[in-house]
Amino acid sequence: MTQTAKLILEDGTEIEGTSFGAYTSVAGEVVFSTAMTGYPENLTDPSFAGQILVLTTPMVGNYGVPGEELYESISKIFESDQVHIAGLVVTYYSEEHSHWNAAKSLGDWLKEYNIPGIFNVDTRLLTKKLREKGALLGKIVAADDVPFHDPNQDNLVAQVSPPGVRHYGTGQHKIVLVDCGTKTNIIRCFLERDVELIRVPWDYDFNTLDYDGLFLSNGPGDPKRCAATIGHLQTALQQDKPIFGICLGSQLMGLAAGGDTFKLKYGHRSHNQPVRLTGTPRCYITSQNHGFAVDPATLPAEWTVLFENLNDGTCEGIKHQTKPFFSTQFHPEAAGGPQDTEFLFDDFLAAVAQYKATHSK
Ligand SMILES: NC(=O)CC[C@H](N)C(=O)O
Repeated sequence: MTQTAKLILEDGTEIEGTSFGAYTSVAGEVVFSTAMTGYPENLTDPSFAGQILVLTTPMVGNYGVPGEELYESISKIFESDQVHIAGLVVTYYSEEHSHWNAAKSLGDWLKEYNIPGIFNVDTRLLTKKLREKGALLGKIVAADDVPFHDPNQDNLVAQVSPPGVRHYGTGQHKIVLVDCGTKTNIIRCFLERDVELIRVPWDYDFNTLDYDGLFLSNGPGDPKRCAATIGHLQTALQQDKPIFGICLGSQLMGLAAGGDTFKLKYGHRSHNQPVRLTGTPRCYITSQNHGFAVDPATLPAEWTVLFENLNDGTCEGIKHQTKPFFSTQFHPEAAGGPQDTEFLFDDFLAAVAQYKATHSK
């Protein structure tokens, strides 16, 4: 049986569509992604918490959703252990699916997590509106109405960061991963590289641990809500051990360094964002999912821009001038998207090896 649902935006726009997934109402921030594939990865990326995701690619669901497989006690397939988006908006939803590893339909998967989807919505027209007006608050309304809610007012990182300290791998470099909502491919990228990983919650004081390198993960919401992480990071920045941050992690490094972050008009969410490595003409095509960015004009003199977005000129990563601290606003771990910048994990571990060689205990 098909049921109608409505997408309602804070500017008064109302679009009627067809419900799929859970028949329930939800409010969030409406953002769009132009990625053409990768919904199993995107929907489980904790950075999407609180967001109603609009996909511009016209047909969604036709390759289904894979079954779960574990590797070192983490998912081999998904970017976390649950769907994190608040809701999904697509043009054409295909309940029928065909793929060698499909185990269920996208609609059934959303139902498992009680997340609503809506289709028969012109998502390209909707995206034009979001590009003009900026990301808007919105809601998917099934039977009952719900009030608008701005998820960026919440501490979403505290909601998605798992409690407890976990250890993975037996490699020679001891890396602390501060989990603000990490994508599992970051863990996989480290475990492929001779690392012992200590995964700690977002507010854990990692300065009490013995480690060789520090990593700050991606995560949802406004980075300024992560005061505890920023405080701990400020202590780490006084030392010389290598630090690498991705996306939210990059924003936290900018804030801890004394810089500022701001909200982009509608963010960058896609698999083909061009970034230029500072000081070179070299462009990399990157996977991105962020709504905030570091304002480079506010960074102290010892920090510089490492990558710049070639679409809008915004900061795509920062670097300390003398210490081994660097970050990317984009996702070198991909999942989904191009893997062209995965070498940055090697660069970080080379910095760790060099630090250890020059600071032998
Ligand atoms: N993927 C991320 O880490 C996103 C960071 C932050 N929540 C933003 O939207 O900018």
